[in-house]
Amino acid sequence: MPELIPGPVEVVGAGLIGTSIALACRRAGADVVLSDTSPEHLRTATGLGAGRPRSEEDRPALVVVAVPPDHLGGAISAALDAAGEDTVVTDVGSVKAAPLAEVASHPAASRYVGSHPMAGSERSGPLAASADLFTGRPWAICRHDGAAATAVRRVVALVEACGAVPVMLTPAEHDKAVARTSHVPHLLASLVAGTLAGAAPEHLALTGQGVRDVTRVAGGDPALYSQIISGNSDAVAGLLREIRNRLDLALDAVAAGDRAGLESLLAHGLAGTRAIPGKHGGPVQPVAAVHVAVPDHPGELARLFADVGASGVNIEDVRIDHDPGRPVGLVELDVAEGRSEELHAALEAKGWVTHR
Ligand SMILES: NC(=O)C1=CN([C@@H]2O[C@H](COP(=O)(O)OP(=O)(O)OC[C@H]3O[C@@H](n4cnc5c(N)ncnc54)[C@H](O)[C@@H]3O)[C@@H](O)[C@H]2O)C=CC1
Ligand SMILES: O=C(O)C(=O)Cc1ccc(O)cc1
Repeated sequence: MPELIPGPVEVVGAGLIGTSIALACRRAGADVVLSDTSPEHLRTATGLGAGRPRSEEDRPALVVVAVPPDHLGGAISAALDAAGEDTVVTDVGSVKAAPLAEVASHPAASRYVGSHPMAGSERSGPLAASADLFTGRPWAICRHDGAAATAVRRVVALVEACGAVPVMLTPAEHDKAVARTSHVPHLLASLVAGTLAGAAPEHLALTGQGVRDVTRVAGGDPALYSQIISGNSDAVAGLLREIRNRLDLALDAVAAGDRAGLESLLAHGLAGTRAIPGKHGGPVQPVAAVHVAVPDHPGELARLFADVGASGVNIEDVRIDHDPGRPVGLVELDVAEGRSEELHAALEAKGWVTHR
């Protein structure tokens, strides 16, 4: 563990994020202690090797609060109350201004620095945790004006111990950013997914990868996301108003058969997809898709990946779709644009059926 964390790390809330942080800190060599209002989650996280239950005698150097958003302010205050003079407290909640407002007047607020790892999943609880969850991912650190420099350095050390990349932002900037990159996309994914609930099975039989891509995050826990979105209501409402205006334009364009209007809305969306940073935060690399039919048998995917590896072409991304009528998967491999023909040829030579 980095010297900047001179003692045990306590994780309050041993769910998906808390247990993942605990596992990553254990792997980095830290002594980790855990607390949770759910005895079952505490038992599970301990059983996974994430740490030991916190005892009265423990004096953590760093407390990481990883509880649901509505409970962040109370849990951060309780950690500051219980903390020794040298203890630093951070939280990993998805919104940053609201918990800060709750603890800003605490006498020990200089030892609190909020943070937010930009990694997670649709699943909750310790069984979904992984020590690798944060590897290479951005992790916002949101210092407030009164935060001590030593406290900020200790939170940076936590982020680095978890293999993530620290990104410094004010709490207000952070909340505006995540409204755009996380909270509004989640809400819109849920609205689209809602149109599928109760739809006719013969319509749902035509489900392809596109609708899966657009709706994936809507599989998250509604109780958690309702807390997250209402904790960032100003920034989310502002963006929703912008989208409502575009939705009105889209409705008018569709109803009037206004091709040019529709094309302009779709072009604006295309520009948005190009604004998303590429892998590892770099510019987006142009990719081409190579589609491969893969029999639905054990070991076939491993064989395909081994053949791609032997061809020397790097896989930038991968998606798997299923043929509804046959026991065959359709694997879409994204590779650098200039290498797709080479991969087609290499795979066909090994007997794979590929499509352009
Ligand atoms: N789920 C995700 O993908 C991400 C979530 N976050 C944030 O991390 C925090 C935790 O989220 P998850 O790990 O997904 O939730 P989770 O539901 O998996 O875990 C939350 C844990 O906190 C415990 N808990 C609840 N109230 C408590 C209290 N007062 N004291 C101690 N323990 C308490 C629960 O028993 C549970 O084990 C949330 O604030 C969320 O906004 C941040 C990044 C990603
Ligand atoms: O599942 C995904 O793609 C995510 O983006 C996960 C996520 C969920 C909530 C957060 O506050 C941060 C990250």
